[in-house]
Amino acid sequence: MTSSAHLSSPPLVEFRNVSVVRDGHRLLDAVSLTIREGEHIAILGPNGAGKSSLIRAITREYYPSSPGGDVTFRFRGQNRWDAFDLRSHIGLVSGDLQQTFTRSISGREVVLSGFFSSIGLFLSHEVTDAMEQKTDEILEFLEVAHLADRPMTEISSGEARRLLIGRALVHDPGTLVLDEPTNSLDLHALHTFRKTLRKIAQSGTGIILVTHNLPDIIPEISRVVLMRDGAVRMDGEKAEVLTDGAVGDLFRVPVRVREEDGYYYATGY
Ligand SMILES: Nc1ncnc2c1ncn2[C@@H]1O[C@H](COP(=O)(O)OP(=O)(O)OP(=O)(O)O)[C@@H](O)[C@H]1O
Repeated sequence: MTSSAHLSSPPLVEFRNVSVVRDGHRLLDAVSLTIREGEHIAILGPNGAGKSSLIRAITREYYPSSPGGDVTFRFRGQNRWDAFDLRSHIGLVSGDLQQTFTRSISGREVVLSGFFSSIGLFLSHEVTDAMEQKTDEILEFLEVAHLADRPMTEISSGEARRLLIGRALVHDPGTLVLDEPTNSLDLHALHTFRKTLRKIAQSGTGIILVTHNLPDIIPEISRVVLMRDGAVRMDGEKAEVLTDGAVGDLFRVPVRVREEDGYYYATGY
């Protein structure tokens, strides 16, 4: 899709005044947020800010507590969407997902299982030549072909994370959603992960990155949304949002924010 088509098609996500209440807790508080198809955006906030809840609202696991009235809750211009719509437009990678891969599934099966939205393959799954070919292409693109036969239980967190990205890419989603993708990665794994993510962003796939780490925000991401207490506190151009004052207020700690080679770092806390 060309960038002009992106501008004329409805937004990927259009939320206005979306609140989510679960077990008496207000997880999202009148959130208004529009995300265009193919956009690269970071949702930054402290622990408990409501970032994962926002993703769960997008994936329709959570639903607004009082829909209707002045509440807008749309995905690609639709008020209703299902798992099938989601799957073809959004690829999701989260720590929750990684934890479900506890069996000894090979790297290739991890990616292939994306076609069936399953955790590994089962006898009932009919794997076609086209699926095999797509899986080869993805393993190659993500530079993880050497992991194809390695069991998921015997590889590092960073390697597993890249295979899960592969799993999320099988349907060629327009957007990849990553929830805290760098948790538990060491410096080398972080370096490789960033490289992979930049390659995906540059290939035209939109990135919605949820994080509490500033250096996770790859240079391709130009828009940053700050969240705290279930609400959007700031939303704008990265350089205007990632300031000492705004980041300090967000995390309630004095910080100095500096930029280096397109990455942002908070120091002095
Ligand atoms: N099902 C639930 N019922 C009640 N409270 C919940 C539920 N899910 C989350 N919460 C609470 O809602 C708040 C927001 O949680 P959420 O997981 O969305 O935050 P987060 O920004 O993703 O945090 P983190 O960075 O720690 O993962 C937290 O205080 C959490 O304890």
